[in-house]
Amino acid sequence: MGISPYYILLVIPILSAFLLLLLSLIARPRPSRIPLKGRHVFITGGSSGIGLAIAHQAAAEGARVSILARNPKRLEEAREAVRLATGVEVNVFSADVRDAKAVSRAVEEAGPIDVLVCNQGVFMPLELEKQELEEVKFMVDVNLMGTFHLIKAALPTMKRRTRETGLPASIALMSSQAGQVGIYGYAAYSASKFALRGLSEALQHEVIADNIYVSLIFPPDTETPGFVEGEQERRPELTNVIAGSSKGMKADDVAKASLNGIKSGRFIIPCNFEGTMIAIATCGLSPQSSFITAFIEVAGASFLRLIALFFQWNWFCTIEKWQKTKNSSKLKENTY
Ligand SMILES: NC(=O)C1=CN([C@@H]2O[C@H](COP(=O)(O)OP(=O)(O)OC[C@H]3O[C@@H](n4cnc5c(N)ncnc54)[C@H](OP(=O)(O)O)[C@@H]3O)[C@@H](O)[C@H]2O)C=CC1
Ligand SMILES: CCCCCCCCCCCCCCCC(=O)[C@@H](N)CO
Repeated sequence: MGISPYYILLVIPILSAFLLLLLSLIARPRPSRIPLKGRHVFITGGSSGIGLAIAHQAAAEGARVSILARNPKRLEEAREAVRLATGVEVNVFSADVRDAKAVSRAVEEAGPIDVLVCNQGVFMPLELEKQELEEVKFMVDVNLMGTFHLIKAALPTMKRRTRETGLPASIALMSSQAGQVGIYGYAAYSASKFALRGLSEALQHEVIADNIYVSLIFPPDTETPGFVEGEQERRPELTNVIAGSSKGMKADDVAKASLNGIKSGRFIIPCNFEGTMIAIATCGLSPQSSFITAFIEVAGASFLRLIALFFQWNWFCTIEKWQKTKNSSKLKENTY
């Protein structure tokens, strides 16, 4: 007497149900809701692009908003723009995140923070061999050290505030898809953004007992002043081609995905479809509060590894072709 082969069809749903149940018990940190209304949201790089879009949306949701950047004129323009759109008066702070003292002065003046968004960032794509060490250091100083300065300055009062209010708080760091996968032209930038992941994972362990949730945001190419006016022209052609594997976004949409993720206390926040795929392929040992996403990671990781290998195959072929045409044009130059 054999078992009917139809029983096999039951095995998959039963195992899935067990796995879902198990993951719902073990997923950590536990899911949370982080309200924005009436709370203090402090956004660095809030005078332009993604940061400004986050400032607009946080203000529209009834938050008290502070923004920090270097250029006072752009800060004033941002304040005016948010006032016109939402009626909310944003507090502005002019400081360079590389200056730890200036950062802690601004944070102190701004008052206790509920949601800290470390979004400031600089990007100067170039092959490492051609890139001056000054530029490498500049990116690491602004993107990584600046973030350390901000967290160190804000954390003590953030902790006190969560104790007093009983409400969860958030520290969100703006990484990039170039902080999940290293690609041509981004050696220094990627290093500065990958580093934020180590920082966030360790920090989440350290602050969970204080009811603080850490979020790490991974946008693709985004239409912002920094990208359109600064980066696009100087980017090596190969960087353009490879980064084109992930569809570009508008700053408003990145801001919306970021705030939604922050409000649900998500650790990893992807922004577009490709971003969601990359997040599953690179989930590693990161915290995961959503048991459904954890389920998708467990079920999808090996398949996405395969897809990722196809992407790498395609990128290496593109690089190889590119080098060949470059070499043959050099050869021609030499013969004539
Ligand atoms: N645009 C894109 O394609 C993507 C961007 N990102 C990341 O998103 C973040 C925002 O990028 P985006 O909106 O494009 O950038 P923008 O260049 O448009 O804006 C950058 C903001 O950061 C501020 N800033 C830069 N350097 C410093 C500093 N040393 N101290 C204080 N503030 C500083 C700028 O103001 P000021 O110059 O006046 O100081 C400005 O407000 C960055 O971290 C970037 O790496 C991630 C993925 C894609
Ligand atoms: C498993 C499936 C994989 C799917 C696709 C992988 C695509 C990777 C593309 C990487 C794009 C990097 C953009 C950097 C944006 C940025 O930070 C700059 N604009 C500077 O601001």
